[in-house]
Amino acid sequence: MSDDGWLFVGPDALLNEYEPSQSYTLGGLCPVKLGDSVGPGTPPRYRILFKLGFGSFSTVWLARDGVERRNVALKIVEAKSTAGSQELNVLERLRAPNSTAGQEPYVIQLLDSFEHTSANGIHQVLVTEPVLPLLALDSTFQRQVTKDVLRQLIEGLAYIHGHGIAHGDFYSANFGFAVPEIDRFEELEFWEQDNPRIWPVIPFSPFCDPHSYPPYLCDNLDLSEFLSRWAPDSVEHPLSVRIYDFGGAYVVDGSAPPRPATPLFYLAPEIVFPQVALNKEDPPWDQRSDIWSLGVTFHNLVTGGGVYPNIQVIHFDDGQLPHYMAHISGEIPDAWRDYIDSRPWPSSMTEEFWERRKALYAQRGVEDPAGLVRLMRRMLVLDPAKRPSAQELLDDPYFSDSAKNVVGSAHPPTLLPTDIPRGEEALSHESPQISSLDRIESPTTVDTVR
Ligand SMILES: Nc1ncnc2c1ncn2[C@@H]1O[C@H](COP(=O)(O)OP(=O)(O)OP(=O)(O)O)[C@@H](O)[C@H]1O
Repeated sequence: MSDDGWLFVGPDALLNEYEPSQSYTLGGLCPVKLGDSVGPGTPPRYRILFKLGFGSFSTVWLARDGVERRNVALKIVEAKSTAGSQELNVLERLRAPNSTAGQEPYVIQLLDSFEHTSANGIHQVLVTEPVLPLLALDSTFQRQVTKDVLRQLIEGLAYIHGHGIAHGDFYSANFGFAVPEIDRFEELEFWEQDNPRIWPVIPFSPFCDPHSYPPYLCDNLDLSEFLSRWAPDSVEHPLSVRIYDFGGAYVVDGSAPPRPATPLFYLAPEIVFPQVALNKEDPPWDQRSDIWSLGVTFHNLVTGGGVYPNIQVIHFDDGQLPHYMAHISGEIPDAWRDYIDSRPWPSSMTEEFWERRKALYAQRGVEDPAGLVRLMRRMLVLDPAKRPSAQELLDDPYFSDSAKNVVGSAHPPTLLPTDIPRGEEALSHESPQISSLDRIESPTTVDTVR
């Protein structure tokens, strides 16, 4: 059982596996039930079938579009984040007219949007295609994480940047794959094939508005499991990447960027250094910061761990991160020198570090480990002005034969990122505090080659 102070949820529901029930309050999440219809028209166009997930600002639902007769994802944003959200504006800019197979932008596509009023306020609803989140991959899908998938991620990022947008939360939890097979299932077939698990919500306090919270919370539909079971052929075609969650993105037009949403270990040095060394809360960042995050993410995708060496995550001191960054990039800018020298740091050689990384990639069965190391080192450069653009990265020799698997066929799928943070860990969306570190990487996922 769980007690959020105001509301009782349970029994047996596990904390962190569903959205916090105290978020169902004025200004908070939109209370919905399975089977509710929302959207324009009479009856309203979208009927809610299952929960797909939740984030810091929203719940996401699988819904049946009664007009187009297809299945869609509805991201229902909490009321207090609706007015200031740039996500709709960003997704509208990223709409690709008539994309066809082979010319896909690898970015989730907005199908519709509307506002929905609940007892908690006005909620923005973003209608997109449903995707299979990368972190939900089961071993069947994991086999297909290829060099081509890494290239698609860069292509997607080049598309985003080419539209004047910086993503700001570019890491494994925000990548998925297209699942066109989901449209094969009619509403009743979903219900017949998987039973949603629900947990009753009961108010403790007489001050709770009974219209503010739903009668129950739901488990997420495990799309990976569902498709492996009911549409096993969906693993037979090559995966097509979809980058999503543009809640932290902004149009780079000279206006002040929002506070970056990226978890600390994926944040770029131009954000981390001012924050930890100069106490500047909101340093500027842009597309080039996404390139650093991409470099860190590549390591995470092929190993499941974090790029920084020997980090004791539990007791990690944020102030030490510039040292790690200087270590892996092999440079200490003049502006950093006093700060780096002011703290003890058991430095070791950058070249040695990358040799060990190369050995780790080879151990994990990565194809062309030296090529991957060269590619990552181009991204993990401290000075953002010296980082290549996503477009330039596409010409890297690593991708000259991008149809091949990153992970060689001699190695079974268990060598793929089985220990990428999942569930609530992966959803952590806090400002970069030590608490978010704890959730992003368990100590066991860090550096396994010394
Ligand atoms: N189109 C989609 N198809 C399937 N699942 C989705 C889709 N969009 C989001 N999800 C699921 O819902 C979760 C929350 O979505 P999203 O990350 O966009 O929300 P958020 O409120 O901006 O949260 P945060 O920024 O904290 O991650 C995702 O981690 C994913 O599991």
